[in-house]
Amino acid sequence: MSFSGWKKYIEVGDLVIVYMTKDNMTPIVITEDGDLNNRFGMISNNYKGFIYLLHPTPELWTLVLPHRTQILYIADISFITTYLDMKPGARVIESGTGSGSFSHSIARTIAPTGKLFSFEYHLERATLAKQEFQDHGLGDMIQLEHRDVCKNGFGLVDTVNAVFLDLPAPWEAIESAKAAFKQHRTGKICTFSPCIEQVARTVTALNDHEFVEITMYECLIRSHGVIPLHKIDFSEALEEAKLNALAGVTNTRKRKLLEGVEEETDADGLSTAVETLLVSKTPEEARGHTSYLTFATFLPAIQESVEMPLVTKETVVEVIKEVEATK
Ligand SMILES: C[S@@+](CC[C@H](N)C(=O)[O-])C[C@H]1O[C@@H](n2cnc3c(N)ncnc32)[C@H](O)[C@@H]1O
Repeated sequence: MSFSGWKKYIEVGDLVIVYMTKDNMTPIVITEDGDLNNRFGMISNNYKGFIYLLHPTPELWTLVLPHRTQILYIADISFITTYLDMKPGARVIESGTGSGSFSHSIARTIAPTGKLFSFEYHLERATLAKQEFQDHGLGDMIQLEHRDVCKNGFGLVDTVNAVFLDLPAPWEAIESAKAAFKQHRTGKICTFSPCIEQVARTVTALNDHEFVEITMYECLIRSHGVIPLHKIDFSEALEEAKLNALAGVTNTRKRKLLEGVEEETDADGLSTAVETLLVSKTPEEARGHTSYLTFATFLPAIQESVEMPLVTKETVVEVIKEVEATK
């Protein structure tokens, strides 16, 4: 079972994601006689409770992978993938590889004919990531190089459609990124930096290298809970508020309780006497800042205009005469 394809049955050697709860998942490789223990003891076929064995996907891998660095999560991953115009067949650069969280998603997006050139200057991380890509069936699609891209560039010319930089000093890699783009096509670049000072230096470098449409975004997650509300019009609400005030309570349910009025409710405990309306509520504040995403577009250089012969009415008449004469 690998990231590059689907199969129906789990076999020995397959990577599966063991799902116990939403917050408790773990990756395992199936062996002939392996055991799986969790906090309830050994998992066996004793019919007491159950777990799911899930096919690995980039989304699940991001949630369970061994962290060797900070990683990209799905909100940023999906945003960057879309804004970099990644699609099947695209050729993409990413650096650094880190824990390979984003790499797995990129590989799926550009499959089956695309190529990801991934660069990592930390030898151990590069070695582990390379092995992981191989084990996950992505070895052919991801070309990982152990290289300092800020010092030595990417070593690629006229090759890629998109570049993603998750580096402490992305501005040092902009010049080499520019050369790596397919020179006759429009390309997209994105840098991922936690500090606004890094953004400022990157923007300067992008400007200096004639990138256009430089735009910065920040991805914040806010969960929306859907809750049912009683639908009442304004005059009714006013009347209810007056009655509640007279009874010295703040809500109608309490007043009806005091008055001994039995309220008919549905399965959700809502009054069936009034219409309900589904509304969205944001119980939490937006989750904290991860990084700023700076995007820019690479434009191909304008081609030198080719000298075209001037076509006049006289030359057209001449050509017609020549064609007539050859008949
Ligand atoms: C935050 S991690 C990348 C995480 C990755 N995007 C993911 O989703 O798993 C940044 C990585 O960049 C690498 N790095 C930093 N400077 C580099 C450079 N000049 N050349 C190549 N890799 C570099 C670091 O070793 C680190 O592994």
